[in-house]
Amino acid sequence: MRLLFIGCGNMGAAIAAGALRKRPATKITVVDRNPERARGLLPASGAEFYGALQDVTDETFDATILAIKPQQFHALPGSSLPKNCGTLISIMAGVTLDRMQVKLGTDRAVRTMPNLPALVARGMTVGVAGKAVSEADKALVSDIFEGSGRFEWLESEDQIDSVTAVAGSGPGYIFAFAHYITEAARAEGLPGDLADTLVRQTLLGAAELLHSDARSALELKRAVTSKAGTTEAGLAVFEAEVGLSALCRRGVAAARARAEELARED
Ligand SMILES: NC(=O)C1=CN([C@@H]2O[C@H](COP(=O)(O)OP(=O)(O)OC[C@H]3O[C@@H](n4cnc5c(N)ncnc54)[C@H](OP(=O)(O)O)[C@@H]3O)[C@@H](O)[C@H]2O)C=CC1
Ligand SMILES: O=C(O)[C@@H]1CCC=N1
Repeated sequence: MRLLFIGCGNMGAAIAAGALRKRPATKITVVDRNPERARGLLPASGAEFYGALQDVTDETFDATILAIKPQQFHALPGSSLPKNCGTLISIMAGVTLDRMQVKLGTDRAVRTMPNLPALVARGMTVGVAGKAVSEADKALVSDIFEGSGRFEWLESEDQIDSVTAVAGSGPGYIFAFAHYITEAARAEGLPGDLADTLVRQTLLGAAELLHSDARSALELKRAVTSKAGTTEAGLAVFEAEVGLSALCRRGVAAARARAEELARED
């Protein structure tokens, strides 16, 4: 498989590494404004790095992955893509299939939303296919993203902004939570290194349980929470009026609204 990455920062590099994991014979071509940074993020022997699209000599790819920021999409010259760029795959938040069609002139496009744990092959990606995407194209897209974690197709593009708000941005919420709990541990007087280890290992263990245990998150929460015990006392604060539940709803809704706004920005 031959893949062209336009933009190879945090996410582009993680997805390219995943594609290589799934199909080791994949030929990766990268165009990034900063090819040296891209090379550092994707130390794959055999990958080619360029600073501009016009320097790429190959004209035929099975897929082209747009891994630039949504705001950088406006400046991308639509006519600059190689002649046979294959299936277009966007990972950009808030850029609709319609906008890609208008700018790049093709319905052979897939809009996806991955997340940062793709870096450690624990990503969650969803995709929605444009009108001209074949079953073979879809199989290739699944393969690319399965190399960096799980992949699911969405029935409707309407859902992708909500998916972005939950799974695309989700790791950011978890990292913020980890940071604040670490600060709280330090405020209790625990040494910094120990606070850091306690939080990382607790999140890892909880994530592993969520992953491997058949119980729901709510059931697992109940398993930790002894009647009149310490967890109950802590949760009483987190879940107080306008607590964690309402904050989660408001945070996810704000992220979804921002994705909708990005879709309107031109
Ligand atoms: N980070 C995340 O957790 C997630 C991000 N996404 C989406 O992924 C996309 C990329 O994000 P991320 O990887 O974090 O961003 P990065 O900034 O790390 O990577 C983007 C790269 O593309 C380069 N670039 C910009 N314009 C061009 C161009 N015209 N030609 C070639 N290279 C270009 C940038 O160079 P320069 O820095 O010089 O501008 C940069 O190196 C975004 O659209 C985002 O919405 C989706 C899910 C999760
Ligand atoms: O914050 C963002 O806009 C991107 C999309 C999802 C995660 N990062």
